[in-house]
Amino acid sequence: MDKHFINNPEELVVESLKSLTAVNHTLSVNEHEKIVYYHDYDKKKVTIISGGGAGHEPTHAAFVGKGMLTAAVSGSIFASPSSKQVYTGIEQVKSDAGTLVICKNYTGDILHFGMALERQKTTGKNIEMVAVADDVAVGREKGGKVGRRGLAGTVIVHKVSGAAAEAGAGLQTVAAIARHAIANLVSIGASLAHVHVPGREDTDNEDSVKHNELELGMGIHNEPGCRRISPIPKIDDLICDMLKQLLDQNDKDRAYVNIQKSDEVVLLVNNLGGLSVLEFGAIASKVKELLEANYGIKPVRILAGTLITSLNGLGFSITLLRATDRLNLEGKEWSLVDLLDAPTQATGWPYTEPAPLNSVNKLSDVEIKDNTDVIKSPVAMNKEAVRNAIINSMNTLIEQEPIITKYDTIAGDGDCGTTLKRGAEAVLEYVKSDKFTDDPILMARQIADVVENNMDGTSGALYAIFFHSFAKGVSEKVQELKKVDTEVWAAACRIALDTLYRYTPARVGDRTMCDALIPFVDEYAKSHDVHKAAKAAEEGTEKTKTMKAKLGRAVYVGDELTVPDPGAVGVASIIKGFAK
Ligand SMILES: Nc1ncnc2c1ncn2[C@@H]1O[C@H](COP(=O)(O)OP(=O)(O)O)[C@@H](O)[C@H]1O
Ligand SMILES: O=C[C@H](O)COP(=O)(O)O
Repeated sequence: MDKHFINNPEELVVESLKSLTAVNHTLSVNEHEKIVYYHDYDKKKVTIISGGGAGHEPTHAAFVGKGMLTAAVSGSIFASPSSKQVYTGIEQVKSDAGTLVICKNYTGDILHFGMALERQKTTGKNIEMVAVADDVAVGREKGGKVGRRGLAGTVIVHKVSGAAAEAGAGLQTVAAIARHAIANLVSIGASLAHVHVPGREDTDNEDSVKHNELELGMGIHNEPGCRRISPIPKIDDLICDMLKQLLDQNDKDRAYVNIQKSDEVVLLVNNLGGLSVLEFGAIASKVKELLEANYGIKPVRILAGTLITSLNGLGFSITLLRATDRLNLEGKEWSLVDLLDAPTQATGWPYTEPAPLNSVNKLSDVEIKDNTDVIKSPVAMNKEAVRNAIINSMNTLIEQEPIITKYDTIAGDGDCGTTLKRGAEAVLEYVKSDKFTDDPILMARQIADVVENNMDGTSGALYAIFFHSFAKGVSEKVQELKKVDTEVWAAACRIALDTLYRYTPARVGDRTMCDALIPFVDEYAKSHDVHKAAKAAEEGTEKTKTMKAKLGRAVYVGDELTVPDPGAVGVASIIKGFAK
C-alpha cells in the first residue's frame, strides 16, 4: 500500500519525534539532529544511547525515558543517522559514569555509531558500544562477514541495559549485561508484503511479494529473508516453521542459542506495524500455545505489541530470550527477567505488572449451568407439532438467505442473511436433537439460548432479547392459564415485543425488522391466527421499500433504497414458515 497522509519523509521523522515529547513531559527533542533525550537523567549513572534508521517506530525514541534509554538518534527512513548526529547525542547525555551505545547490526549503523564512538573516546569519554544481532533468518553461511541483522531483540537489550544503569551498575557491568542478552537472543519475522517508503517511487516489481505468498524472515527494510512460501500457509504451520528456525539445534546454519524447556524463556511477539490488533492478538496467542505444545517451553514473561516496525509492515516477528543465567557482577546477581520487570517511564514499553515466576491463573471461569433457573411447566405441549412448525419456519428462513443477503448488501453491510441463516441452522439442530423437549417453558428458553449463542450483530442482539422475553412470557402464561395454545404463544409474543421496545426506538415506519414484527404481534394477539399474522408481517415488509431508514446501517445509505428492509424480510420469512 503506497498511500500515505504525509509523503515528505523528513517532515515525517521530525514530527514523529516531536510527538514523543508531547506525550512524555520528561523528554526533549533536538529537531535539527533528530535526537530525543530524557532531560532529567542522573549524571552519576551510566547513560544509554541508541538509534538507527527511522521507520521502525516506536524503536528507538519511544524507548527513551527513565529506566530505559537516555537518548535515541534517528536517521532518515531506513537509513542510519550520521556520526555527527550520534556524537551530538552522546554529548547531549554525557555522564560521569560513562555511556553505553547500542545499535543494530547494520553496516550503516555500525560505521556511523562506531565513528562517533571513536571520536568521543578521543575526548577521554568512558564509552562502550554493542551491536544487536538476533535475526536467525539469514544463516551463518549467507550472513557471511556481516552477521545477523538486528530485529526486535534490540528492544530487550534497551530495557535490560537501561534497568541496570538505573540500578546504578557501572559501565562495564551494563555493557556485559547487554552483551549477555544479545548472546541469548534469537528472532525471526514473517511478512505478507514489502512496505512502501513515503516519498519514494512505488516499488512494486516482479520481485515484490505476490498476493498468494509470504516472505519468511523478511528484514525490517524489505530485505529478503530465508524463503518465500506460497500459498500462504495456515498460521499454525507458519508459526511452527518460525519456531523451528529459532530452536532447532540440528540446523547448524542458524542454531545460535540453545534454548531448552528447562530454561527461563522470555517471549516477545512483535507486530511489524501493519497487522490489526485483532489479528496480531490471535497470532501472539498461537505463538504462546505452540511454543508450549511443541517444545514444552512456558515463557516466564510474554511481551506482545508493536515494538519495532517496518513502517506499516504486514507481518510479525518472534523473539526468544534465554534468560536462565544470572550474572554476578559488582557483587550483585543480575537477572534479565528482573531487569525486564523493572519500571520505566518510556512510553513504548508494554509494561505489565510482573507476575511471580510460573504463576498460574487463580480464578476459574464461572460456568453458567444451562437453564437451572427454569420453572418446570405444569403442562406439556404437542412436541411433534411444535417441532414441525419450527422446522418449517427455519427452512423457510434459510431459503430466503440469498435474497436477504442481496438486500442487506445494498442497504447494510451484507451480513444480515448469513446471521439469520446461522441462527436458523442452530435452531434446526436443536429441535432435531434429543434435547428438544415437550416442556414449553424449557423449550422457549433453549431456543433463546441457541439464538443468543449463534447470532451476532444487531439481529443477534434483537432476536436474543425477543426470544428470552418470549420464554419469560411463555413461563408466565403457561403457569397462569395451565395450557399451551395460540393464546399462550400470542401473549408471549406481546410480552417479548414490549421488552424489545425498551431496547430499540424502532417502530412501524422506521424501515427495520419491527415493520414486520409489530404487525405480526398485533394481529396474532388479536386473532390468534398465525396465517393472518403472517400476512400482516408480509405487508409490513413490503411497505419498507418506500420508507426512509431511521435506524441501522441503512441510514447511511441514503434515500435511494428500493429494496425492502432485510431484517423485515427475515421476520416475515420466519412467520411465513410457521403458517405453512
Ligand atoms: N435499532 C434497530 N432496531 C430494530 N431493528 C434494527 C435496528 N437496527 C437495525 N435493525 C434491523 O437489523 C437489520 C440488519 O441486521 P444485521 O445485519 O444483523 O445488522 P448489523 O449489520 O448492524 O449487525 C436491519 O435490516 C434492520 O431490520
Ligand atoms: O534502519 C535501519 C538501520 O538503522 C540503518 O540501516 P543502514 O545500515 O542501511 O543505514
